[in-house]
Amino acid sequence: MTDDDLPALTGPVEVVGAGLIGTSIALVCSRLGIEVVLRDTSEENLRTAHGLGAGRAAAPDDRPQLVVVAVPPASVGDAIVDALSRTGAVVTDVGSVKAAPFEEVAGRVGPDDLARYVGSHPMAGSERSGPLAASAALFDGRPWAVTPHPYARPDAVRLVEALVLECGAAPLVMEPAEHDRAVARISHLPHLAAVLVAGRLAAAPAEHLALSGQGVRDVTRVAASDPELWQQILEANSEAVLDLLAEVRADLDALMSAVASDSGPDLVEILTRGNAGTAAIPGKHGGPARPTRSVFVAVPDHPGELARLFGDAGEIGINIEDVHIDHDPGRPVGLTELVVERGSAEPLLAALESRGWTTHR
Ligand SMILES: NC(=O)C1=CN([C@@H]2O[C@H](COP(=O)(O)OP(=O)(O)OC[C@H]3O[C@@H](n4cnc5c(N)ncnc54)[C@H](O)[C@@H]3O)[C@@H](O)[C@H]2O)C=CC1
Ligand SMILES: O=C(O)C(=O)Cc1ccc(O)cc1
Repeated sequence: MTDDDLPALTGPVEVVGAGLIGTSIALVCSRLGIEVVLRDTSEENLRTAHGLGAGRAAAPDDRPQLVVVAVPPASVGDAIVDALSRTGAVVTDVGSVKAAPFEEVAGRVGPDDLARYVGSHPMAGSERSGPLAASAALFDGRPWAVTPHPYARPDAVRLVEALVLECGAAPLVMEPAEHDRAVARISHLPHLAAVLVAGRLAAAPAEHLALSGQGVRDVTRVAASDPELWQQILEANSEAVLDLLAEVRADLDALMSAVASDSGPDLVEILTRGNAGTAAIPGKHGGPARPTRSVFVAVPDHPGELARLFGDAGEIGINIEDVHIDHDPGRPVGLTELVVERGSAEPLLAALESRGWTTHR
């Protein structure tokens, strides 16, 4: 299908739940000139989202073209049913699990209303919650699952795809149950692994934690997320998550045996499977993963220094794929990791050094 076949998203768009995801979608639509109306049980979040330019509070006589339900998972079913009965709009939700809300809605509304509902799920977010964490750039280049059920109206599916494209994301159409098995593996299990590792840090001695580098931060970032949100996500997808946890339990037993018996080949096999897993993750924009290398540069902790580094990389003609900054606890310097295509690393290092930057090889 080409973009030309998609119905135009003309609005108004109603966003129910003006938190991280809802406000981010509202910001995108508002900036495109689409009228956005907001609903939230929290007056404060509504005010904050309005203050950020995300839209105005909904009024009883609003007639939205599309309702986006972005409330916590346990409230998603109720909010979809409410939106279908209040409006004649196409209704989507952005909840992290898709089969349970569909089944709930299918059991509570008639066929004409059900046909207007199409679930979806942006694979973008953050460990932070609430409208202040929102960004119109959140979905740029990210996958966004669209999960039509067999009774969904094709024009409703296309309108949800149009929203995804307007948000700068890539729509991936899949069945709700397949989606739930996929996110158990690529989102819910990684989240739990991060939580288990981070849980070992909470009571660790300060002198151990002082050695923390980028590795432990990479592995544990998402463990800072809202526990209530994740309790609801995991409960809604418990079957698929439990299947994977059982596999991981067996892996953990094998790992412990390999470590305990000093069995080098067994340990190498387990570690090599990890290499294969990271290589299997698609690259940016869904393409194949391209080999990258990290270039480390010491950046003085002064205003404008990062901009100067990025400017120099741009002048050298090298695209930065990713960036991390680690702060030197003893000095006013940030160790900046620039992730670039593998072949660009040496030319970048040489050119930065010739411009006076201190690099770490
Ligand atoms: N946090 C993330 O990174 C991602 C979250 N999601 C899904 O998006 C949904 C929203 O998550 P976040 O934006 O992170 O949460 P959030 O906590 O930032 O926002 C939720 C908002 O919904 C409001 N709310 C709660 N119950 C409501 C109700 N019954 N009616 C109206 N408003 C209500 C809250 O006051 C809050 O403003 C969840 O279903 C989550 O599974 C999807 C992708 C990523
Ligand atoms: O912060 C991150 O990297 C995330 O992966 C956030 C996230 C949380 C929940 C989702 O359903 C989807 C994405």
